[in-house]
Amino acid sequence: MKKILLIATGGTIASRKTGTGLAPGFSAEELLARVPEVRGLCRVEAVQPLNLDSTNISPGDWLLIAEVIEENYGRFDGFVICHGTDTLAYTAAALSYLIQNTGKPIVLTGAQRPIDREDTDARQNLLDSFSYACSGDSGVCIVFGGHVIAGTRARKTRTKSYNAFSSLNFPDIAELRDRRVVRFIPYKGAGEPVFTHKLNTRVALLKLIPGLPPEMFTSFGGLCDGLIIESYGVGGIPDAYLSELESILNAGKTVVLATQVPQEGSDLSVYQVGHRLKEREGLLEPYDMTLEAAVTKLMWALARTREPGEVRRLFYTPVNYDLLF
Ligand SMILES: NC(=O)C[C@H](N)C(=O)O
Repeated sequence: MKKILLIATGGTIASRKTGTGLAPGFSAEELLARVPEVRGLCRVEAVQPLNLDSTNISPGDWLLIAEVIEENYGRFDGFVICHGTDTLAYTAAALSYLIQNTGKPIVLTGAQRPIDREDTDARQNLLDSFSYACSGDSGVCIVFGGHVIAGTRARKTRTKSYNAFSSLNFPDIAELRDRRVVRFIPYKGAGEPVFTHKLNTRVALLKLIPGLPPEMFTSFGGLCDGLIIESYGVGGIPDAYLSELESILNAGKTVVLATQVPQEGSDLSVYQVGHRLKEREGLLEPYDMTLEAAVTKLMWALARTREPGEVRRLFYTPVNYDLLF
């Protein structure tokens, strides 16, 4: 039997009703007690490094989860992480960069309703996650609502429904049908895992709106080492911010010119508003990467280097299916 480690971090799945709304309350052992079928699938141990609503999860917590996996990597065949859904896509993307080349499944899951509710999706998601974790090699992924989504491709697209997550610009890796895994994307294989222990958190995401005052653009850019701009369509910068953008780049910061459109990604070469920036040192575009992946990949890359050529190389090296362009 495979040996799987359950890492509980909080979220709705582990929440109880309080007088002031839902808050994490169930322990990892209490979660497992509500899905006794798991013990028929694998040998399982549980740890609980955190117990947070995922609104409160931060990059330090991603590093902590990665550390728990690194410490236990040799002793287990796979990992199931219970996590709130609100920032689950960020955690899955971050873990994809922090733990690369893993052949052991690192599965993130959660629920839209607490595990003690009769109408909960938590039990099904947990059972699916353990079934997937026992089914063979895999990288970091999300198992939710029967879908298996690459850790770099997920977006929470529904706030209430059980099928809360979508895979953006990439097919689901697999599906679970009656706990049977139907794989669509064969796993590429892996060697020795590579763990990273640092992230540069001076990364920010600025969503453009028509008429945003240029000084807001400048002050935002001035505060970070890496600025991701959610622009429009296939990407471009309004004329009104060109000199502000130059100052930000001249200060040695990395700028990623992304798009607010969720599907199909950026292509700066199409319009003059983007083309004029395409070859500018320090300026990158995410192509078909998700914003969650672009944010966490930039944190990972800028923690390793600030040299523009090397940041570019790291950012454009595909990891866990994040980039196809
Ligand atoms: N469904 C959920 O898990 C939402 C919750 N607020 C969380 O992200 O922790």
